[in-house]
Amino acid sequence: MHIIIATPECAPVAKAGGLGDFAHGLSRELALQGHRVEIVLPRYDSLRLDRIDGLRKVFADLWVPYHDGHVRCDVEHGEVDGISCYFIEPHSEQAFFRRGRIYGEPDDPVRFAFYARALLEFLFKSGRQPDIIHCNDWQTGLVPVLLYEVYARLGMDRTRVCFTLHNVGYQGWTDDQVLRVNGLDVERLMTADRLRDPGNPDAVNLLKGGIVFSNFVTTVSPRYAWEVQHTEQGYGLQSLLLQYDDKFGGVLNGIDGDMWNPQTDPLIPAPYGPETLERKARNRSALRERLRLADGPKPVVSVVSRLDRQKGVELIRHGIFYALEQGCQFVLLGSALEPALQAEFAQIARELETHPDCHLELGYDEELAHLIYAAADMILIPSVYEPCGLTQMIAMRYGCVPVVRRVGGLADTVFDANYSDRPFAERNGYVFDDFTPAGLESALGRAIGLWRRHPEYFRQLRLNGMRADHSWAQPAQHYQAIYRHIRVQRSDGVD
Ligand SMILES: Nc1ncnc2c1ncn2[C@@H]1O[C@H](COP(=O)(O)OP(=O)(O)O[C@H]2O[C@H](CO)[C@@H](O)[C@H](O)[C@H]2O)[C@@H](O)[C@H]1O
Repeated sequence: MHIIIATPECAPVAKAGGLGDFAHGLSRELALQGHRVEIVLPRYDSLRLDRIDGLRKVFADLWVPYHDGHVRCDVEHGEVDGISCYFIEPHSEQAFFRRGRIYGEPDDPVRFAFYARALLEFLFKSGRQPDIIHCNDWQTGLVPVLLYEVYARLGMDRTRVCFTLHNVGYQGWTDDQVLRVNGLDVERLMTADRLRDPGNPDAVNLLKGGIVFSNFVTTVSPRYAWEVQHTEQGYGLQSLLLQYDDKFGGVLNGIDGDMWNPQTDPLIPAPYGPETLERKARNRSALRERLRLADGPKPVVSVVSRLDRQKGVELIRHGIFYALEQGCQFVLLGSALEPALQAEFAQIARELETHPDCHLELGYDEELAHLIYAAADMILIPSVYEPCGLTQMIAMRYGCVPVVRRVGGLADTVFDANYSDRPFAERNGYVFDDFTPAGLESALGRAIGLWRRHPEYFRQLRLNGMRADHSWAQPAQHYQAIYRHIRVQRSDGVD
């Protein structure tokens, strides 16, 4: 099959969080399983050019219809870990993708709506008629709308769209001007059954457009699929998602086994595996040295996260002080978009600056993230909601035990050491329910207690996590089944 991945992120060249890992991991696995896969991204000025092979301009003067005229774009091509990637660069006054960062600009909906339009114009003008466009999150919400409303009539009528929701908390709300400037019929589309936001009749909801116009919609874990249909985690889209139940389902994400492999990871000083777990201690020493933490027999509790309300920042804050009180070390690597959260954590970092057992690193740092997974004994993930969550899966691969709140994909992947009904070999962490300090302490306290009093049992939990299969092989099969289900059959029978 010919599959286009439409995504605002792809690790490691343009990554703000888990969506970057998803696009990279799924694309690589689909290509390995024999498909023609192409990723199309905006050409951000913040792209990590050092991770792209053979970058060159392949399409000059792509004139993309916009407002009453056109925006001239260039398209570059390069390979990222062997995956074929196209990067679209508009030359316009707004400098849509020359902002020094991927997200967080006041005109984000306008920037990404243009990306959707430019992507389709590129496919059309370059003569591509893929079997599937796999879209991701609100940034690509206009892709299926434009395909159906504009490009199908121009002949792109055999392409089908699979749309994955990575976070229903962000829906791309904006005004109807965004439809007009991208050549769409406002009267026709601003209706309750199409793109009008259910909560605000004046707003366009780009994510809703993606859901309504796609042939199939997935989200990134079965538990989150249920939550967005039946709880306030649907952020106003519950009834829409129930209405489209027959084209909706959850597919648990994988993680890339090459990028996240403690046995071969070039970013950690002492690679190790289940048979050489004792070498983890060398990574712990390296982390302590790098962050100027004291040496000694204390467990390292960690957080690697975007600092966002979704991630349970109040409980992360509580976790820092609780872990220190319990005689642990605490390391946080956190990136915040919201200025208030950035300021709040910067303040805590200042308070604890000279503490020998604590370090808060604010910002995004790929290499430090790898070292933390390799060094830490526990990772804390007290999310308010979590569509899938990759950090618990990565941590487990590195023998770091997750302590998580039982929501979304965390509930589907972490099984409590004491209370799970699974066989012992499948228990791999600690789980709590209540979004309260007491809830968090009930799980983190048990984890610390086990580390201290029953190290052999704690080691077994680490091994259980390391041996679990979280590869992309199965999820990619699942997506292929969805693609086959929605695609237009070819008369020559070639898959
Ligand atoms: N400060 C920092 N520095 C370096 N690396 C950092 C970092 N903060 C986070 N990361 C890395 O970014 C990734 C984050 O994964 P998450 O599952 O937490 O994704 P996120 O919530 O962004 O994405 C959404 O999409 C993903 C993919 O579908 C879902 O798993 C998730 O639930 C949903 O919220 C991990 O690879 C982590 O190591």
